[in-house]
Amino acid sequence: MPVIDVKHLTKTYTTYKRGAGMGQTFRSFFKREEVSVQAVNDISFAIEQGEICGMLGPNGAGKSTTIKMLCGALYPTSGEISVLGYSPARDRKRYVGKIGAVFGQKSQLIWDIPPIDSFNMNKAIYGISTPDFNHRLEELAALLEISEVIEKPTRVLSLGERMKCEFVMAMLHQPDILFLDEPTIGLDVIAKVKIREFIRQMNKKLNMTCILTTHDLEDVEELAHRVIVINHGEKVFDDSLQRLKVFLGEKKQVSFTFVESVQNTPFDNDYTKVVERPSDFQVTLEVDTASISISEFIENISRKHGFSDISVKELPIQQVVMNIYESAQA
Ligand SMILES: Nc1ncnc2c1ncn2[C@@H]1O[C@H](COP(=O)(O)OP(=O)(O)OP(=O)(O)O)[C@@H](O)[C@H]1O
Repeated sequence: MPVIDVKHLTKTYTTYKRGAGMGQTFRSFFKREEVSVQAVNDISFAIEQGEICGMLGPNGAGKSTTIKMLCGALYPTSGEISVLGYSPARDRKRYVGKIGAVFGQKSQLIWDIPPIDSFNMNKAIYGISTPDFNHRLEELAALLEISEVIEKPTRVLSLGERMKCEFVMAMLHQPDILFLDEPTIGLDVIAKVKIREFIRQMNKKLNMTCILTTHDLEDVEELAHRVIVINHGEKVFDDSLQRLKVFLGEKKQVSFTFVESVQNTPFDNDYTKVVERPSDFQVTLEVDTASISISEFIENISRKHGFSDISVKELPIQQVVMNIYESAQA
């Protein structure tokens, strides 16, 4: 039986247009124009215990709205959600002890006090026994390498340190399900690697189910067994990571900053396409890695042009969504 079962989930937000300027704002006090936003439109899926499911989609696709409904923070407009047999928004009091959540854009730690005090607050809220609390805290802090950090005020922590503490906060009561909304946003490569490793370990050790929304395809590649892609509130893909890779294609985007102007240099050929030229010295190229390895490609370029900076990225998620649409129409 799935631990998460979502059927025909829909969320429509209703807001009111205020208009621009004093006049329209004043008028809006008397006559408000209603605006509806269909954020989630008839989404269904089921997730088994122990799965890590990545949820991808461009900005405004409806990922956070879906996660908020799964956490019980928002009531759906229609449709059904069952998580561990609970209806998240209706059974919120009994349900919250079963789940943990980490939101990359919203802290659960109290800003002016050290994380250890916030952890103790969760100890009281969730009724965690002192031996369990001490043992879990020691283990989690050691895994994330933050034992030194948890006694400093939260406001002085680096983003990476704070995010690691957010994970401890979410894990101390050992939830069955962990909801992660962009947990690696803004983090450097080292912190991302550490946090991904932590999620993998928790998933393995506790058979914990995870739902993860992200813009970072690397998060999904490193963690997810299964991927759901949402666009304009609708589910456009729900399959394994292997199947998603077909749509990712064997392509990468490589951006160079050259030491001399390449304004008139043509880079297009059978396996390279110019994506953009932000300046005379900079160019972003799409490289078909089925035809040439990235290292060979970089070597070829460096033989002709000196460069001072380079970055290699996956295709942006918008491109992946486009590839999914194109294949559906083919
Ligand atoms: N409280 C709200 N009131 C009105 N509209 C909202 C509200 N929250 C979200 N929306 C709208 O719903 C749509 C989906 O937003 P949501 O935050 O779920 O997308 P997302 O996929 O998480 O986007 P992002 O990747 O940019 O965080 C957007 O059009 C957004 O403007």
